[in-house]
Amino acid sequence: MIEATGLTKSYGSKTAVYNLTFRVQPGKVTGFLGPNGAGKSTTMRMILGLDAPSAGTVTIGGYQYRQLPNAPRQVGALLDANAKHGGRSARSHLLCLAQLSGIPARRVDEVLDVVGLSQVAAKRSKGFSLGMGQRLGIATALLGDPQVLLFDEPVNGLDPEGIRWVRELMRRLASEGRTVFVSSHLMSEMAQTADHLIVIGRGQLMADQPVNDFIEQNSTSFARVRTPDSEEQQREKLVRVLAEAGGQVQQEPEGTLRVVGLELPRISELAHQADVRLWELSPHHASLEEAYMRMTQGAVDYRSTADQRAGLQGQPPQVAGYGPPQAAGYPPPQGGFGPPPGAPAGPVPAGPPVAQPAAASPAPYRPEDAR
Ligand SMILES: Nc1ncnc2c1ncn2[C@@H]1O[C@H](COP(=O)(O)OP(=O)(O)OP(=O)(O)O)[C@@H](O)[C@H]1O
Repeated sequence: MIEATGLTKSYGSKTAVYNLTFRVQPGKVTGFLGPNGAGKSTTMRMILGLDAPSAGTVTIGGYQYRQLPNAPRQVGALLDANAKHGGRSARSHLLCLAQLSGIPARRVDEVLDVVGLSQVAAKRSKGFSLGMGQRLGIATALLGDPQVLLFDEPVNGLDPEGIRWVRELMRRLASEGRTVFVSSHLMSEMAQTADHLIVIGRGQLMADQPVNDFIEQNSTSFARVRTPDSEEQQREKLVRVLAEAGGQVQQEPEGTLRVVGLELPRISELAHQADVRLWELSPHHASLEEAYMRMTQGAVDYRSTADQRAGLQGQPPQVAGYGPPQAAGYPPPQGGFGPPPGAPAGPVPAGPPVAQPAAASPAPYRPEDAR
């Protein structure tokens, strides 16, 4: 089990991670989600002893990483698939790491097999595609047959077949009773892979709950309503009527209305009473990705803006009675949070616990490449 308590990391005046407390349980895939810059990699680096916390602690099986006896056999990690010695073959790369950690050489061929790189094991890794590099990184993490595994964005650059393979591998590792902690910024991917989710935004905890609970709490239903395109007054009349009846109405960019809080038959009845003709009245579910975006929208560091001159407007106009539904219980953090005044920045120890392999070519990986 991984256990973080009050985990905080500052780089000068920048607080990357603030007061994180969570547990990652064995036997489950735990998804670690957050927008770009949320602090996922920083947290993983602290778990692996690569960065020292400014405050708080994080342990694996009760030990800080650097105190773990024979750490490479207990913890495996894929942090950066680009850190590699490209002149070495996949097999020599893994053999070097195995020798450093006292892992028998036969384990190298086992993991090459698991990740589907046996046929290219003698090739220099600098000729590998992005996907092959990711597979080599995963092989590195598996080398010590560890009980605890951390993967930072493991599906980066993988094609759909590769993504499915990673998903199945994660699930299998968890079913063997291992602790599997996987970061991603894609909700849709995590919804299919993880049992449990830890969501952070701007370094702060926003959700820590089973995936099913997240889905249940965040899958809101809504109705899509369309009135004849040329009859704007009719649409405005309907918006008023629906809002008066307690509906939350949002005008969508394509001219349809998105209505929350009123059943379809009620909307139909209200439209009929107001003498408004409908072209469309259909039921919909907000996707999990939308719920996640809503939850983290106040915690996004890097946001594109609309080009006003090109007429590219970001947000649809809001109309009467509308308020976007909030994700239950997890309001996004406000800007300007910070650590306790005077919190010291800790020293940063050098040297990774497990050397990371890498990828080179941006060409997409195909399974045939490995044959
Ligand atoms: N060594 C560092 N020095 C200064 N700031 C840093 C350092 N490492 C990370 N940061 C900052 O801390 C914040 C969190 O970064 P981190 O890489 O942990 O986020 P992330 O969630 O992994 O993002 P991404 O999904 O883009 O990889 C970012 O604002 C980043 O710029």
